[in-house]
Amino acid sequence: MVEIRKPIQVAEAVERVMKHVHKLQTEVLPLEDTYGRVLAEPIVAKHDVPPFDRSPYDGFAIRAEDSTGASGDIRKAFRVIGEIGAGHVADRPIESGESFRIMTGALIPEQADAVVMLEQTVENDDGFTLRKSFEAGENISRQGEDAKQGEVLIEAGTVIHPGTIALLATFGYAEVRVAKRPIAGVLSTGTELLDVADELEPGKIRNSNGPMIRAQLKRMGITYTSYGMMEDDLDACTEIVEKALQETDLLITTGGVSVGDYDYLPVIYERLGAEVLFNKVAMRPGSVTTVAVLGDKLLFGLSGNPSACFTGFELFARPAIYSMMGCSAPYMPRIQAVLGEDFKKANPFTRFVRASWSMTNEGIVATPAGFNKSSAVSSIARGNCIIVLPSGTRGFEKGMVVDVLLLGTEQGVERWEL
Ligand SMILES: Nc1nc2c(c(=O)[nH]1)N[C@H]1C(S)=C(S)[C@@H](COP(=O)(O)OP(=O)(O)OC[C@H]3O[C@@H](n4cnc5c(N)ncnc54)[C@H](O)[C@@H]3O)O[C@H]1N2
Ligand code: MOO
Ligand SMILES: [Mg+2]
Repeated sequence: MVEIRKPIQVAEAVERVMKHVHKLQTEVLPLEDTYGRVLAEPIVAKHDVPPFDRSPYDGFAIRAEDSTGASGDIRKAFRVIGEIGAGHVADRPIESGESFRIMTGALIPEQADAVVMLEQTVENDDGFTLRKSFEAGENISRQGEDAKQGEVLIEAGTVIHPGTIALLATFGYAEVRVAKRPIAGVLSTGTELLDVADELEPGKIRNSNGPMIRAQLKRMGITYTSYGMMEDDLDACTEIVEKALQETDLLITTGGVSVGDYDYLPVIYERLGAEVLFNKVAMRPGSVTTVAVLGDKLLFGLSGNPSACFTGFELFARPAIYSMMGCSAPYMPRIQAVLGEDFKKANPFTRFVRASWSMTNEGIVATPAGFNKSSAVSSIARGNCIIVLPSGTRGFEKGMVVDVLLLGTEQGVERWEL
């Protein structure tokens, strides 16, 4: 008799996975190698930024009071006593009526308290004249205006992106403590599977899930070991899953999780003594997505159907992997958008529609990316986001406001309400 599975809600499934996440150790890496890693220490301002008052323009550093009363008719004259390029410092303070020619980024000389842009001056033999007066502090980038010494600027648990790298470099973090990255195992199951380079044969298809999952991992900067493709052979598959579990921190398999005669993953979990967290989720595609746990390792049994497989990875594996690295915002960012076309399919389960978003005069519009069955591969290719359509509705109409999960960004959110 076939097993009747009881679906659980998506939020509950996500929660069960996240509860079983084991945090990885941390390690110290050279700054250049930290892109995409998760900070294991906060970034604390080690000094003010900028570290000194500096010029935001190429121009002249003056005492503002010397410009008082300047106008088109009464031009004020300044004598230039030297030049300060960025990286150099003035050899003496300025005095009344004096100025330094100063370049963007250079330290403001003592006694100067304003900068005049080159364009605002008329130059003459020993200096320049001005036609407007300046306030004290005008055109000065103040020490500490960007960051104050001791401020916590970025919390631990943040994914490092190019901007984070700039900040780390600013404070001289030549080495950074980050979370270790997990090594993921990837295994595609299915006797019907051919390799990418193979010619089609009757009844067979090429393995698209393996390369797709590996790319989804790559997009997150996660390294993996590929266990290739396995025919639906219970003993051989059990053996390779066992081996993979010894060599990796988590395992992602594709296919074989439903109730078919050759869907062996449920039996493999049983043989290994893994605890199945769920094997039916009230979602489409991906209702058969199964997650099991053995010791401190998560086993993601993603569906063989490509759209279900893709969605299962983004909904469950992505946040779990980020969370293993201590990331505090592990979930895909969620925005709201206007639905670009009718989506009339009835919705007994929450539906995750591969879609593409764009900015229009009506705001952000998300449009389903074509053929949207669980088995679809073309819509994954066309999509850049996932529309979330809640269950229990008759269908959605163009123009309605819908929730959209954004793909392909290292940015995330702390929680989801799905
Ligand atoms: N009697 C029932 N049948 C099915 C149910 C059910 O509840 N009762 N669920 C259906 C749903 S929903 C889905 S989704 C699929 C899930 O199947 P599996 O996860 O067991 O995956 P497979 O049977 O191995 O394959 C399904 C489908 O996907 C193709 N596939 C598999 N691997 C790959 C790959 N690496 N690259 C590309 N395509 C792949 C495979 O050829 C099948 O067409 O079960 C339904 N059945
Ligand atoms: O799991 Mo299936 O993908 O619901 O369609
Ligand atoms: Mg199956």
